[in-house]
Amino acid sequence: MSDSSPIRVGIVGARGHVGAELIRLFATHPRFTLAYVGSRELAGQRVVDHSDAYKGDLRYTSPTNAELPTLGADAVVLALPNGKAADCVAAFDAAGADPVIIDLSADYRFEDGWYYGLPELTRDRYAGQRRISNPGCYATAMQLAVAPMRAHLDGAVQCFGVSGYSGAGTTPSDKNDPDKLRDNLMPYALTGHIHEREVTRQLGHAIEFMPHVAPHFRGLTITANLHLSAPMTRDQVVAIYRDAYADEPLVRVLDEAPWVSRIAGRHHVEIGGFALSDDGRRLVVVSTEDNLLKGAATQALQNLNLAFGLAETTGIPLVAAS
Ligand SMILES: NC(=O)C1=CN([C@@H]2O[C@H](COP(=O)(O)OP(=O)(O)OC[C@H]3O[C@@H](n4cnc5c(N)ncnc54)[C@H](OP(=O)(O)O)[C@@H]3O)[C@@H](O)[C@H]2O)C=CC1
Ligand SMILES: CC(=O)N[C@@H](CCC(=O)OP(=O)(O)O)C(=O)O
Repeated sequence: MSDSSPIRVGIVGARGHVGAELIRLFATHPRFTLAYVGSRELAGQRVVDHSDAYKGDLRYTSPTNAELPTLGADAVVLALPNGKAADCVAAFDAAGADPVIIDLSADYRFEDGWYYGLPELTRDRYAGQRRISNPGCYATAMQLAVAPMRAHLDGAVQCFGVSGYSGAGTTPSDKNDPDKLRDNLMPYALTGHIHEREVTRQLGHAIEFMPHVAPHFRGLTITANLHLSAPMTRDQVVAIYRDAYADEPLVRVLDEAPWVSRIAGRHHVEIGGFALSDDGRRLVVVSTEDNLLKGAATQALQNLNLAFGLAETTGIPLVAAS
């Protein structure tokens, strides 16, 4: 493949909130080009009628799993609900096809054979794997908020999470019903959320996670409560975060606590606040991200860029820090 040849990508689950963001990113990417976009509900319809970013002639199709390997994509992004990826993966295995597969769901995040792609924390472990599991949206914000302090923790970290309702996907439920969310904050899965296990496993440190969903559409906030093994000053803490993320274009360390209203539509994570108790033994850190972007589609693109030897932020529109 020459340096400028197109890399063909297929999206399975392209009608969803994440699928729509993936189409937008691939539409303007210098190397990736859409080979197919799969949706049962939109099959036959033109992508241009659903995406203001896409300019070509492609229409949504609804291939069976068995047909997927015959469509000839170099990479396949699975943006399906949880529990649906395995049948697609099995179809590629059965056909002896080995495209790069990125799964956005929770299905392979605990599989040792798959690379867990949270680039800022795991890219050193990338060694050409062709099966990549994309982290959960809350799990991304929690890990980036806690990881720099891993060596200084004493006991479990508590994370209070609030997500916009796009996090709950398009299948109707209380968690994406604007009427039930109006003037409301809806707690759910207060113990044992899958992202609690995901972060605990990845950080090798206990995390206690309490998620909520709110009336806004996109963007999530994590407020993390960290007990420290020895007293620290705020300056020490801020220096640790600034040092950890100094070379990371998709992580911005702020002095103040970030607001979710400022992160919607942006591709990076913001981390700030850094409030210390009077005894210097308890630290509260706040992180925000757009759940559909750094929490899903943008991170998938970072992982795809890495897998194809491109600069990790290729095709990711970064806005300068204000
Ligand atoms: N939303 C978010 O903030 C985040 C989501 N994720 C994960 O990304 C994945 C996609 O999320 P999201 O876009 O929000 O989900 P949506 O519910 O918005 O979209 C799901 C997609 O899958 C297709 N689909 C639904 N049911 C089935 C089925 N039974 N078989 C085959 N296709 C099906 C739908 O298209 P059609 O019915 O037309 O075929 C649609 O394109 C999920 O696994 C989610 O957990 C990860 C991080 C953040
Ligand atoms: C508000 C809301 O419902 N959010 C989803 C998380 C979205 C996400 O990252 O989901 P996966 O781990 O399934 O990929 C949830 O809590 O299940």
